[in-house]
Amino acid sequence: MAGDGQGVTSIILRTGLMLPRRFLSTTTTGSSKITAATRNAALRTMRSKYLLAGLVVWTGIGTYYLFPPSKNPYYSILTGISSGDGTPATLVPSKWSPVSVMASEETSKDTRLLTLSIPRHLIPSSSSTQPIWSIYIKDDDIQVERPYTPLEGIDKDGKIKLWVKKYPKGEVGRWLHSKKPGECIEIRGPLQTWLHEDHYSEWDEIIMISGGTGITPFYQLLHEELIKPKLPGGRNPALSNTRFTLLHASRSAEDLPPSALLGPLISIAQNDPSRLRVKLFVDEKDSSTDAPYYLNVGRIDSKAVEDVLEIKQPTIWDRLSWRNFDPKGIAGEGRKVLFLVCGPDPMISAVAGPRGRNYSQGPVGGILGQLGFGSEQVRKL
Ligand SMILES: Cc1cc2nc3c(=O)[nH]c(=O)nc-3n(C[C@H](O)[C@H](O)[C@H](O)COP(=O)(O)OP(=O)(O)OC[C@H]3O[C@@H](n4cnc5c(N)ncnc54)[C@H](O)[C@@H]3O)c2cc1C
Repeated sequence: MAGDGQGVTSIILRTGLMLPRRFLSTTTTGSSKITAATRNAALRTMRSKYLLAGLVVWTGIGTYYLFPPSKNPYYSILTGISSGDGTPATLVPSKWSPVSVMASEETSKDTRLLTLSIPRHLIPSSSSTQPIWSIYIKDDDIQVERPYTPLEGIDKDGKIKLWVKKYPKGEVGRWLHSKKPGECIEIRGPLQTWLHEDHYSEWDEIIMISGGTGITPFYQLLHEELIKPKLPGGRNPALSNTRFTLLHASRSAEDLPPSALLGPLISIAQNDPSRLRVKLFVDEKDSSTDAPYYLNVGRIDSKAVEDVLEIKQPTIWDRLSWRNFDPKGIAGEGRKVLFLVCGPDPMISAVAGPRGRNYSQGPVGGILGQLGFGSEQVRKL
């Protein structure tokens, strides 16, 4: 018995299980004695503790397999990553995230409207997608990336729309045009194209001059400010009173942005010219197509800019009595005017002077330079 008792005691010591003091009796001889009753009670307790420990271990293993970290709704909140493989919790500029192509619609011989779908858990916060922002898309075949502009931001379901042009020898544009619905591509972002310190509400007038797919950043801004508030469930009307003017040029009527983009802009311009003016230019008018009446034929020149600035041309009388003549138009009425220019490099050079080294702004030249506008009022996107 004593041996048994010692055996139990040694098991208790080896396993580290602690028995309550009442299970250990002491005798008058001073040596430890364990009665049959107390030994049975100790064994029962030990068995139930083993059972409990086993239950805890198996529950843990079961939980891991049923709810792995990537499926645990709190995992990304706790760790900042969405799964055990280190995928970021939301879309971030520093990592590539997989998205799927939902639709690809031809809008002209070298442009397409693409719809991408971002998994819901990757949708970034609205504070990181203030206009104007872009994403990088990676051509997986040759590992080259290019920036593109989500036209309407990201909707609540994670949809992104892009208007993408392919160039005959261009890389990423051609690759994107070849992508079919259901295929997967990789993107990273959001990246700020136009910095927040220039927030548009601080300007009375913003005049946007674009060529080709250079309209995409301006469409994003106009969508956020003028179109989105009017959509069902849209936020309250715009906080700013900024008036926007869009001067857009395409090579021909066929190359103009699709009606999905131009339609809403023209409708707002017609209904509320105090918020938006739109002027479209084509190099030449194709007589075979039904070109809209508001199309101007020719390049965006200094006359076109002077017109929207409402700069007065001096009359003969003004010239004779030049002291009375104030040519400055809206810019001379104490209104803050900002120019944003986006398009092919030759167009940026003609309108605002060439960019500087390494995509820096460079000094303002071209039409805007001749009209006397400086770098504080001109941004080349
Ligand atoms: C912030 C930002 C947002 C943008 N958003 C959009 C957008 O929404 N939609 C859009 O369509 N574009 C957008 N762009 C432009 C886009 O990023 C790409 O620059 C454009 O699509 C061309 O890339 P690519 O790889 O197709 O062509 P690239 O390979 O870069 O080629 C560009 C030009 O070089 C010519 N070229 C290429 N290889 C040769 C060669 N071997 N010999 C001679 N010529 C050659 C091409 O013909 C073409 O004219 C954006 C750019 C920026 C900076």
